Amino acid sequence: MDRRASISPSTPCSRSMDKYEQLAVVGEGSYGVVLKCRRRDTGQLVAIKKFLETEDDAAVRKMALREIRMLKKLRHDHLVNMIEVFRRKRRFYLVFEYLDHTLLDELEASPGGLGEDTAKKHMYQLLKGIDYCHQNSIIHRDVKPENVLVSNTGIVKLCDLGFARALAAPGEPYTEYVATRWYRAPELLVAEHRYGPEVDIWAMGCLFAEMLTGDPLFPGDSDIDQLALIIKIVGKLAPRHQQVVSRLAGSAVGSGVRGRALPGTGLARDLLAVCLRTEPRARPSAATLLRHKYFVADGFAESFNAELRMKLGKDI
Ligand SMILES: Oc1ccc(-c2ccc(-c3cc(Nc4ccc(CNC5CC5)cc4)n[nH]3)cc2)c(O)c1
Repeated sequence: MDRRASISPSTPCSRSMDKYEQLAVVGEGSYGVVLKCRRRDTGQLVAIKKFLETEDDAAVRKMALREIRMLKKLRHDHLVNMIEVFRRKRRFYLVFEYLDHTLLDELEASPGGLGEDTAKKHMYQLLKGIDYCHQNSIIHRDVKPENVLVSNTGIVKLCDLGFARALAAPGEPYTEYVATRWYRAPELLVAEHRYGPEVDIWAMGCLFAEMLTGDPLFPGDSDIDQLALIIKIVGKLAPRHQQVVSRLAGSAVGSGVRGRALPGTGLARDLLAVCLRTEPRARPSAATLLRHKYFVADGFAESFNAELRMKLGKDI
């Protein structure tokens, strides 16, 4: 009988991996690989993150233990939930829910965008997942299409909190990290020591635009190019950020005169614009965005929440 292994390294090695049949590799990172597997006795599909040799590398082991502690705290309908964790042959294995495909798969299959109805439903569910993280003082830090999973019934969940961090204590700077450039907020690009959950709101704005058009909003090929694209499309940076950029790149980055308009119309564009305010303090929280007129008007939130409850099996 497999038991839920505690996260203490002293957990005896179990034979849990034997109960799963490996089907495919669905993701790879610097600390391990994510496998699509089937549970032999029930046929349930799962995703298993297999860490690299944990015992030999103290950094990987520390990272794995921190990730496991965080994942055990987080359970939500719009986060991919961890089912169990076990150790075998000096490695940690994290077993998660399996969903049919990623938002990246959808974008690659729909070059012109997902259509506003799908984009709106995906955005609403993602904001619920991100709001739950932020309410639990967790910043995801790597929101991007590959880290958004979609079930074959249209349920959307955030995954791969491998980069996630607990909110730093007041005054404590964060360690440097490199999330995916195209979704990185201006405060990260200018390496501001203190950043907060607003970096996830920026990334959500980038995702929403990409779901509407099918194209990444800011596909920068360097950090300076990333900043130049942001200034060109959404305008001036916050003065303290602009000073850093002017010092680093002079006039190469542009004056902040708005160029191409944001995609979307009406309330969709308003939601996008507030997520993409260059001043992090001016970006609304996920909780506030969930109450935005775009979702509340014409009863969308009320009817979609009922649909979600039914799909998630919440309606008895
Ligand atoms: O800290 C962590 C570490 C890993 C995860 C994680 C948990 C679950 C998954 C996952 C992936 C998945 N489904 C999936 C299905 C398809 C693909 C790739 N599609 C393209 C066509 C080849 C990628 C993923 N279902 N569940 C992926 C990552 C996590 O959520 C947190």
